[in-house]
Amino acid sequence: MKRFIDRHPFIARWIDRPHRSGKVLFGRYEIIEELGMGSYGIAYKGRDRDTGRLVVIKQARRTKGEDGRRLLQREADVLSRLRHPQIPARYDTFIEGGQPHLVMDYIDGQTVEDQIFGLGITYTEQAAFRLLLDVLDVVRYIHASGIVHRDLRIPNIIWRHGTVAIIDFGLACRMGERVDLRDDDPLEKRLRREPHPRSDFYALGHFTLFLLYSAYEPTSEDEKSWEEELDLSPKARAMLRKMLQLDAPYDHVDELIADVKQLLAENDLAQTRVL
Ligand SMILES: Nc1ncnc2c1ncn2[C@@H]1O[C@H](COP(=O)(O)OP(=O)(O)OP(=O)(O)O)[C@@H](O)[C@H]1O
Repeated sequence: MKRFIDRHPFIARWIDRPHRSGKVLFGRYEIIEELGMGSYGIAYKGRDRDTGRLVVIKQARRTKGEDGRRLLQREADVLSRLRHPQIPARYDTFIEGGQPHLVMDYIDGQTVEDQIFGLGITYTEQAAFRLLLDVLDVVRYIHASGIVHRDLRIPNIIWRHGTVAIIDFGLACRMGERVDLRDDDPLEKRLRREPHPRSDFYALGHFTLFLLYSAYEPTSEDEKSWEEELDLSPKARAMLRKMLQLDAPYDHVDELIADVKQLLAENDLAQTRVL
């Protein structure tokens, strides 16, 4: 059953006591605005007064107790193992008001979620798989560092100056790490949280379906599967089925990258034939 404060967000917010704009934390980090309250942390856009840099400051939520502090620490640990221009760099951690805070690079851009739902941008099959390839390039680095992200969703992929960046490493873990998953957890949760690259491919299968559905115009009210509704090439359908583990899944990011490249080349060729 949900805890009392989880059922009463106003009370939770009062206990969490988010910082106000203009407050300076740790004698250095000025809060500009709150970006959002996540499941375990509150994220703010801020400015590092020492360097002038824009940063994101994440504060563990008081209402989440030890879990909030543990997850913030986990995100800090994962970020410190990763150094990549398309992943926020970890700058600092500190305690303020008894709560741990994490400071990282502010990725100034637009999430894919904002693009689709806010700006109404649509993706053809080719555009969707091109974006997937860009994301996989960063995922390859994450996996090579022994990390699985486990939360690759449209709000966590940001477009910045024509390249993508991946944020929100709060659920990331080391490959093969013992994780808090039980056999009686729902299948969807087990597929998304497995400490294996497969779980990232599974999430990216859903990510790609989101992109493809952005251009979908329903023709009837009947409930159909994505395979019936979307007009996809046989290769795209076969790849999505492997990502979603409906068929034998991909085991390594390079296998998936090779397939995406082949699909893009085939589609380009088919397009030139038509012209
Ligand atoms: N490094 C970053 N650069 C720019 N914006 C960020 C960054 N990290 C987080 N954000 C933004 O801050 C907001 C809150 O993010 P956060 O990851 O704390 O929680 P969430 O994704 O909303 O929820 P949850 O933690 O439950 O997944 C989101 O709008 C996200 O886009």
